[in-house]
Amino acid sequence: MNIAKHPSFEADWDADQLRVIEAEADARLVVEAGPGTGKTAVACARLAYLISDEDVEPSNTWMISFTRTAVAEIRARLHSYVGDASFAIRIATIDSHAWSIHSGHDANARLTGSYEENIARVIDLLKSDKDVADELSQIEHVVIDEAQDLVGQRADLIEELVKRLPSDCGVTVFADEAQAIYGFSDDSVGHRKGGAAKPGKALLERLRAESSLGFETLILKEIYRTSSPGLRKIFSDLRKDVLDKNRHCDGFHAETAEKIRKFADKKGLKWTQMKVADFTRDDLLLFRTRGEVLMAAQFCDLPHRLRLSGYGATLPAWLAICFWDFVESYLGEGHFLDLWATRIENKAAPHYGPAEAWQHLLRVAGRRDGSVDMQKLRRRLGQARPPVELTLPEFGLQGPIVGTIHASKGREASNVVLLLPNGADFETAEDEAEEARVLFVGATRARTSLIVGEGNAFRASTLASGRVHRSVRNGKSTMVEVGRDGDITAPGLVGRSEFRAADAKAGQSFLAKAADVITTYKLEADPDLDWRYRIRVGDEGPCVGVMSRNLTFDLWKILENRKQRRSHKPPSYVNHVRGQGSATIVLGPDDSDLETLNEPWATSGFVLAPRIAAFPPFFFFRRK
Ligand SMILES: Nc1ncnc2c1ncn2[C@@H]1O[C@H](COP(=O)(O)OP(=O)(O)OP(=O)(O)O)[C@@H](O)[C@H]1O
Repeated sequence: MNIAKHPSFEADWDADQLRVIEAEADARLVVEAGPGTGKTAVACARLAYLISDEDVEPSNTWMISFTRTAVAEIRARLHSYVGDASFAIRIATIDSHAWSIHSGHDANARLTGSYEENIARVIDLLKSDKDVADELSQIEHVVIDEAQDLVGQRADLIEELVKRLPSDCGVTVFADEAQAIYGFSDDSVGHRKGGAAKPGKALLERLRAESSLGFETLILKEIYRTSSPGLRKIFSDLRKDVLDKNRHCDGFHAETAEKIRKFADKKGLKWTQMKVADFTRDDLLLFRTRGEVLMAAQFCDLPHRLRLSGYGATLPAWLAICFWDFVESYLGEGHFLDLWATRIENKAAPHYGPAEAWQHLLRVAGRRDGSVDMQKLRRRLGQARPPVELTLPEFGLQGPIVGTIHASKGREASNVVLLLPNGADFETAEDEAEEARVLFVGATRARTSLIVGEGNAFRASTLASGRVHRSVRNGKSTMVEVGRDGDITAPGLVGRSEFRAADAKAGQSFLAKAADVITTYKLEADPDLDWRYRIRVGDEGPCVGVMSRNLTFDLWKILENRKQRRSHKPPSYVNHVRGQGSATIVLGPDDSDLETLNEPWATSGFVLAPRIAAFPPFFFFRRK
């Protein structure tokens, strides 16, 4: 097959791209290129070429990317290139690759250690474990996307991996150093992750320095993302400035912001004057911090999607709507199609139909006889990282995407509205240069137009749990993030301590009806449940769940930080908690929470949950 002519490859690859795609299977390449030059597209085509033309076994190839959403997109693209062979390619984030090495070769592997401990253990296994060495000896090709972000322990891990690969195993690494934004989190501007020290040598530097690893550097020059003249100036001229260390002095961040304003299609917009209703599903509204995204989403009552770390892939509602009362061990196709026809069709239907849904189920938990093993399905879907083909890439319903620059790395949209942070203090020129690169990443997501607005200067705080909060109205109320991972769990939805079976059923029926619409909930503290908050539909409607203790714990933490733990209390009710449809929570057959649930959920393991990501005001009140 000639890759350049293959009908399912959407692009006419240029000569630089083809040099990468069709390089020898054992080549070790670092491909450096700016935004929109096709790095991710070429990364996928490279694997497709190796599989189709060089007889590389799909299961012996690894694709390492940075985020779960990028992984989902890459899988979809590879599927369009090589069909079902794409399911055999090991496409995952670095952390999931690390975890599969850890759990596959260490009998004592548990997810309990700190992140650092787990990675350190994987590095040890790479160095000394014979079984791991056997596994690595099978690998024929590794592709790494977004490699500019690999520093610290992740870089140690990849460096060790590359050193342990067989000498005839090819490696293709894609990177743009102008987009390196590893050090800062999206909590606040100029804030180094967890106060982290300097990141040390980045992976790229290490690969270049170690000549025995045999890497050659190739470059992609042509920009494909956009033909807009202003945007192309940002993609190329601004990139040169961002890469030029001599320019990284005091004021470089402001200078970068000014250049982006100059070349944008429109500027001067204030986000407080914007209505999300003015935008369509092709639009991406980008903010620098999580707090700003939560504020924008809280005040938007139209459907939108959220792109924010911590609100990743959810399982679609159709799973629980079909299987909440399914207690058999195996599911046949006919039965599934009946369930779909009676329960889904026009309600909570995903973008695919029943035939494709069935194929997904078979792929995840199919049996030889053509049925689906429900225990296996639950085990796979109940994992912290369920299979991407059954998860939803965005959190929310439809409409524009509201997100942080960090969570939008590697992605593109027709129209981007970039809300620039207005000023920040930086400790070092290096910190300032990194913040400038964050702006550069944000400005280069646009295909057609870039509108630049001014972000809000407000300060939000982040608790140790990651929950964002912000004092408003001169401290009279506090906006607190609600809906984080762990806020809503299966016992809080259908648990016996929380609900009688009939009430749980009423709540679940409501969530099935509201699976694809926006619902505004009210939280009500329940003294019989240790003041955990019940999630109610208005004043009269059913109770659809109870928030976990995590929220109440964090509310007390906020009071403690303000030295008000003795004088104040969390409120007894909270309004304006918006839910964007429903999602499914799955419990694996061995999950200890099952025994706390009402039937039939205790047996089925499929539960509906409101998809909440809100930033409502909490009025802490003074104790009498
Ligand atoms: N040869 C080509 N012809 C036409 N379109 C192309 C070609 N190569 C890439 N593209 C398209 O250009 C866009 C940008 O590609 P891609 O997202 O892979 O760039 P990237 O280098 O990974 O960008 P970033 O660094 O910003 O993540 C995509 O829509 C892709 O399909």
